[in-house]
Amino acid sequence: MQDELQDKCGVVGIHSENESKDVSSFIYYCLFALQHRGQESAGIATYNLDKGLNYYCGMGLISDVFKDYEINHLSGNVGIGHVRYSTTGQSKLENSQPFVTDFDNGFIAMAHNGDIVNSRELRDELIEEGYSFKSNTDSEVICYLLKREHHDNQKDILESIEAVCKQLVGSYALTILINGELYAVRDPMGMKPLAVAKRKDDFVVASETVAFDVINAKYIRDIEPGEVVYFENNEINSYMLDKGEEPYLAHCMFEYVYFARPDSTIDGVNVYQTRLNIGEQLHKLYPIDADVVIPVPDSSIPAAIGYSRASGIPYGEGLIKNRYVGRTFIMPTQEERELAVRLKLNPIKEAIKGKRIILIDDSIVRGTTSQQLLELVKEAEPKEIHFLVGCPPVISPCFYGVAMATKKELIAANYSVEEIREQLDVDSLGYITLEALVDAIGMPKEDLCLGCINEKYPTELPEDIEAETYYKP
Ligand SMILES: O=P(O)(O)OC[C@H]1O[C@H](OP(=O)(O)OP(=O)(O)O)[C@H](O)[C@@H]1O
Ligand SMILES: NC(=O)CC[C@H](N)C(=O)O
Ligand code: SF4
Ligand SMILES: [Mg+2]
Repeated sequence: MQDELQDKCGVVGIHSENESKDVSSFIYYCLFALQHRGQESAGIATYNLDKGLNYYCGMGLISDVFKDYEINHLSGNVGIGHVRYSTTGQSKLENSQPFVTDFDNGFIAMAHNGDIVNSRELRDELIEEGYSFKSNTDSEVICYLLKREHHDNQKDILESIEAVCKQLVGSYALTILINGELYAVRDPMGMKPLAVAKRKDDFVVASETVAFDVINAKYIRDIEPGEVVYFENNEINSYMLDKGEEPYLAHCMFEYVYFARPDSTIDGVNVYQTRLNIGEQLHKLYPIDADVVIPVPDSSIPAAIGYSRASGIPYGEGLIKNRYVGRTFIMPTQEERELAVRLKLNPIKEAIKGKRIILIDDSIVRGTTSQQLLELVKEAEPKEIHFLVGCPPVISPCFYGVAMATKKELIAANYSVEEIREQLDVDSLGYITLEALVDAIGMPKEDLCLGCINEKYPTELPEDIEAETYYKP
């Protein structure tokens, strides 16, 4: 197990009623649209009546892993896909997904977005019972739990899924392929997004609605928290998991702040609109007199537009992003993240020199981006820098889990806002408040997970996860 937990992958599943159709290229395009959710490895598994399981996985971007040859060899009318950003288990081929193993005289393939916080104890239990693990991911644990319920405890697939979900603590959006049948499962708190769409004879399940747009599939609905969806007779079939006595929701606020693409809509809330609202809220909180509002591209562009519209201060591009560099936040090592910021962002000196700028970023997590970035911006000699942030101070790790690292590494867990302002050496620094963020998202506060900003986590956390992995002051 690695020291840090990280997370957020993209999952896809396609079921075509047309048995002679191959869905692999459609899965590929959907994964392409979800590349922002994971850049470390990618994989696709499909099922074909004659050939059974077809499967291919590799390290890197979807375009590096799959060429025509691989796609053409993945035949079948049902399949799943995954782009990975490692959370539990290192970034290596053995841990890439979909995870595949034998099941019920056939196979099971699973793509998982999320983090199972009690996976270590479940894994130990399974090892004691004789299961041997190929990877060290939490996703493999889910596969073997399903096997145990189905084989050993003689439950049917839906009952097995239900029994497994009862044992899982954490977050999971799953697409599962079992001997040619596609199941999609969303955890009972709805932490991770998952939605379903239709395209001609095909049902499509994906982490974000942008994946539907790219193949021209029509969004039908979000999969409900605690729902299993499967496809028979050209229909969406639904099975609601027993959620216990007091079900509650915990949609991850960070999807809206940073993670999801702005052109996605999650649980009825459009991400772009939320980010515009964040900009507007920042203006309410910090009505600064300045010459230009500049975003840190890409994810804070809508917030900067929102601030500019609310204030009347012109929006301007002051930083150019090299589009061939991926997301720095989700790169696996600190060294890579630091180098990548300079490689990725470059100031337009003429747009900044002598100006009073409001610089907006969606979040400060470790502080890597802001520290490197402000050095760059200062080289362009602005008159004043006012730095505004669209996420409240991140003071505690995510266990569900966005790769927020340990408490030691979270800048706001260790320094006050004034100390961070001094370190960044800016004229002012303002974070959005929790209340203003909740307003911007527009959902009831009780329906959101805000754990990393208020330390109120929606689940119990096993003792060892905190003691071993996370620093507690
Ligand atoms: O404080 P840090 O640990 O550096 O993390 C915060 C930064 O990481 C993200 O950007 P990223 O470069 O990942 O992606 P983006 O291009 O989509 O904004 C986010 O938008 C912040 O800029
Ligand atoms: N980012 C994710 O959701 C990753 C899923 C899983 N926990 C893994 O590490 O492979
Ligand atoms: S702790 Fe933060 S990043 Fe993690 S699921 Fe909750 S809101 Fe999202
Ligand atoms: Mg950024």
